[in-house]
Amino acid sequence: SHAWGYGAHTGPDKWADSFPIANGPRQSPINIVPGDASYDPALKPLVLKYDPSTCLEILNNGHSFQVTFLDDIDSSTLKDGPVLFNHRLKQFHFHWGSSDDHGSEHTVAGTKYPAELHLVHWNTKYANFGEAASQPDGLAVVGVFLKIGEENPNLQKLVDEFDSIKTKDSQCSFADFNPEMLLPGCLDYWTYEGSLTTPPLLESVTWIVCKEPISVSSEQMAKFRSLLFSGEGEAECCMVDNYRPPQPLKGRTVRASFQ
Ligand SMILES: NS(=O)(=O)c1ccc(C(=O)NCc2cccc(F)c2F)cc1
Ligand SMILES: [Zn+2]
Repeated sequence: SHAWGYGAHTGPDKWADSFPIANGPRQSPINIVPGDASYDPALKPLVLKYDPSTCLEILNNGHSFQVTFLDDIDSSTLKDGPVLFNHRLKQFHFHWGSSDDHGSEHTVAGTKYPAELHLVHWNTKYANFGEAASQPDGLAVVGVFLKIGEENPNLQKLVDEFDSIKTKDSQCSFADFNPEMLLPGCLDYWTYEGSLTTPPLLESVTWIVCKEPISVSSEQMAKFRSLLFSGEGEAECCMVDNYRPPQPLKGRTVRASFQ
C-alpha cells in the first residue's frame, strides 16, 4: 500500500517496497562531513526574497505541519546560490524528534539537531511544482537546523496555530508570515544534488543546507510534539520522529559556499 509513514510498519526502511528509488544514486538526507566538503569560490550568495502577502495557510498533512504560499507569480523567490534559474517558494515544513537530542534529517559530522526546517522552491523554467518535481534540476530546498536555546518569537507565531491543526488533514488560514524571519543571520551553506526525503523520493532536489542553526526553546519543541499523525476521532498518535535518517552518499560531492 502507498500509505507511507514513520511507524514500524510504514517507516523509512519500508519505503523501497513501494518507491524503489529509495535505493537510488542521489537520495536525501545525508550526513554532511564539513572536512570532506569542497569550498567552491564560484558559488554565489543565496538570494531569498519572500513576500509575506503570499502566505496562504498552515496545515497538518499527517506527516508534518506545513505553511503553503501562493506561487502563481514571482513574489517569493530563491535566486543565485548554487542554482542557475529563478525558483518560487511553494511551502515550508519541519522534521523533528521525540526528544531534544535528535530529529533533524541532515546531520553534520554525525551531529543530530532537534529539528530541521525545509523551505521548498521550484524552478520556474517548468510550468508548476508537480512538473518541476519530476526534473533533475526542478526543485531547490533550503534546510535550516533548529538548536535548543532561546524561545524563538518567529517560530512562536507557528506554534500559536497548533491547536487549530492538531489532527491529520486539518488546516487554517494563515496570513502575513515572512519566512525570512526563520533564516539564520549568516547564509553560508553546503550544497549537493539529492532528493525529496519523503515518498515519492524524487531525485529532483538541489539541497542548500545552512551552516548556522536558528534557536528553538525546549518548550516550543514540546509543542511540536503535541501535533498528531492521527486524524480526528482516531486513536491519538503524536507527531514525532518524522525524519528520514541519512542515506549513502554514493560518490556525490558536497560543496561549501564558505571557507
Ligand atoms: N522533505 S522535503 O523537503 O524533501 C519534501 C518537499 C516536498 C515534498 C512534496 O511536495 N511531496 C508531495 C508531492 C506533490 C506533488 C508532486 C510531488 F512529486 C510530490 F512529492 C516532499 C518532501
Ligand atoms: Zn522536509
